[in-house]
Amino acid sequence: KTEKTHMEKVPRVGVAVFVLRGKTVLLGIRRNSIGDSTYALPGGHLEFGESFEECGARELKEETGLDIEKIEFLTVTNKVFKESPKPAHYVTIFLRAALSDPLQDFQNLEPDKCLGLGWYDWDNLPKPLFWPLEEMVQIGFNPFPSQTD
Ligand SMILES: CC(C)CCOP(=O)(O)OP(=O)(O)O
Ligand SMILES: [Mg+2]
Ligand SMILES: [Mg+2]
Ligand SMILES: [Mg+2]
Repeated sequence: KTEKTHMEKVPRVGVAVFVLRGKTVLLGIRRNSIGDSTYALPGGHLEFGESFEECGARELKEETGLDIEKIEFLTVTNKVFKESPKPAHYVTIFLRAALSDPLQDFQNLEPDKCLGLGWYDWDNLPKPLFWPLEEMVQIGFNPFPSQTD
């Protein structure tokens, strides 16, 4: 009886961070990983024992050097993305972060994973967007604080 060995496919948890400046949002062009050459929010995989907020702050610091003073939960999605080279199942936590210094500039600290960062008008986003962000845009998600926030 031949043992059927197969890669165990498990859902993974990603944390994506909205950093807003006026009506613009910070996006980077992903490279060499899932979603290659697409525009994505900074963020990454939840590591063992981390809170959502700790992960968001860590990934933002690692990838952009930005320091944040406040980070809050916005929403979560759970989706199997079939279109990626191999199907990926991600629970994605979306957070919103306020910069300690609103004028602090980002640095692209992981040029091997990100072609470049930039501020993009939410009402005129570049394409193609990384699939978790694309899905949020398609359902009309609004990441900006409402007056009551
Ligand atoms: C796919 C995504 C929702 C979660 C993983 O993000 P990522 O590839 O940016 O991960 P890292 O920043 O941790 O390398
Ligand atoms: Mg990262
Ligand atoms: Mg990342
Ligand atoms: Mg990571």
